[in-house]
Amino acid sequence: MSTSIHWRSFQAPNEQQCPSSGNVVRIAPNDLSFNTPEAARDIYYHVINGRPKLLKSEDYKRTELASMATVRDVADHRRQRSSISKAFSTVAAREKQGIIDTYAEKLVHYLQEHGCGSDGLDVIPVYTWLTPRLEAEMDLFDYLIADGVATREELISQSMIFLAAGSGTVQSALTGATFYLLKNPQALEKLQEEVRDALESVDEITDQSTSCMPYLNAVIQEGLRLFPPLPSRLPRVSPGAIIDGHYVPKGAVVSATTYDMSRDSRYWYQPDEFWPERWISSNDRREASKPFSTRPRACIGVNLALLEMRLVLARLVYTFNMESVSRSEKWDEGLKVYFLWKKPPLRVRFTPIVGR
Ligand code: HEM
Repeated sequence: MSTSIHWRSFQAPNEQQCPSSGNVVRIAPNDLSFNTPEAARDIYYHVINGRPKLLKSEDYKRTELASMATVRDVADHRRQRSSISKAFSTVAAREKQGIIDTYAEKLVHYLQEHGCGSDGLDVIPVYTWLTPRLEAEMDLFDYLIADGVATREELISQSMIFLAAGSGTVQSALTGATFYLLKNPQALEKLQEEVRDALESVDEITDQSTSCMPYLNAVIQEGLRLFPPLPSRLPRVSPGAIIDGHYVPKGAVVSATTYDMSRDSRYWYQPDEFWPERWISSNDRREASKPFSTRPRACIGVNLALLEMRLVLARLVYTFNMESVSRSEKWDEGLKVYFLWKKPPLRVRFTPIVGR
């Protein structure tokens, strides 16, 4: 039976509430939740010629903001996405490194002053301070204006969606990675070893140097697997389509929730354990973790998000010894989901390493 997550709680629905047929659970009269990578491909990857397209559901209309993330029409989405895609290429993300460095440095100064007391500090407001600044400084307007087709309203709503889509998600990803590292001191030690052995000084923390750190990248992937920043369902409407071998009639709402697949023992060895090594060498089915979803509506900010995470985590690990304080190891027991995570405080002590 699938463990499709419910709004507002971590409880798996029981068989009576949600009749299941193995890989699919009916979570509302007209709403099916799948939990296989095959279903995720059939639902989200609709770029193969001749396959019917599954559009975003009416749920996306609830927001006032008509933007690239909420638009349902395929041609309109393609037009909006192509006008901004250059701003999110790997090369463009790399150009943002200076901005990320500036704010990461400010973050470190703050933690040096306020993070080393016996109670440490709650990292959530700190990461909440950081991430909107990273997104707000990006010159996305320049790309949209240069393209010349965006209306004034579109410019405003696109900018707001980039801020909203980028900041809360990266904040959650950093919080999740911090929590799992503290809960797993061996993994933290291994990461410290990798980062500190590779670098002579903080100035060497770059896109290039951190891309070549396998354990850092594995920690990020493993954090995103266990704590995907968008854990809820991403609903689509069936046009009358076969999904993982099941015919789903026209009009039914379908989704494949990454949280369910990321915790499924059919795809992962000890799925609830934080084990970054699985991303370096293992028999796990890694395509069962899709924190950024799948083309054509996959996250446009993936390169930028991963760069931000690498630069910030490497700097924290290089500069500080980190310890969990005041029962933070049970932090995940207080989590709730309202589309995004509602997170309890996560207190961490940051002890600066002399000379860094
Ligand atoms: C760890 C960080 C992030 C995660 C896990 C994440 C995850 C996702 C996911 C799962 C989607 C698909 C949503 C859906 O189907 O409704 C998405 C879409 C999107 N994301 Fe992200 N995101 C992250 C960071 C960012 C950043 C940094 C930006 C921009 C600054 C961004 C901008 C967007 C936009 C504009 C879309 C809509 C794309 C489209 O429909 O074509 N995201 N993201």
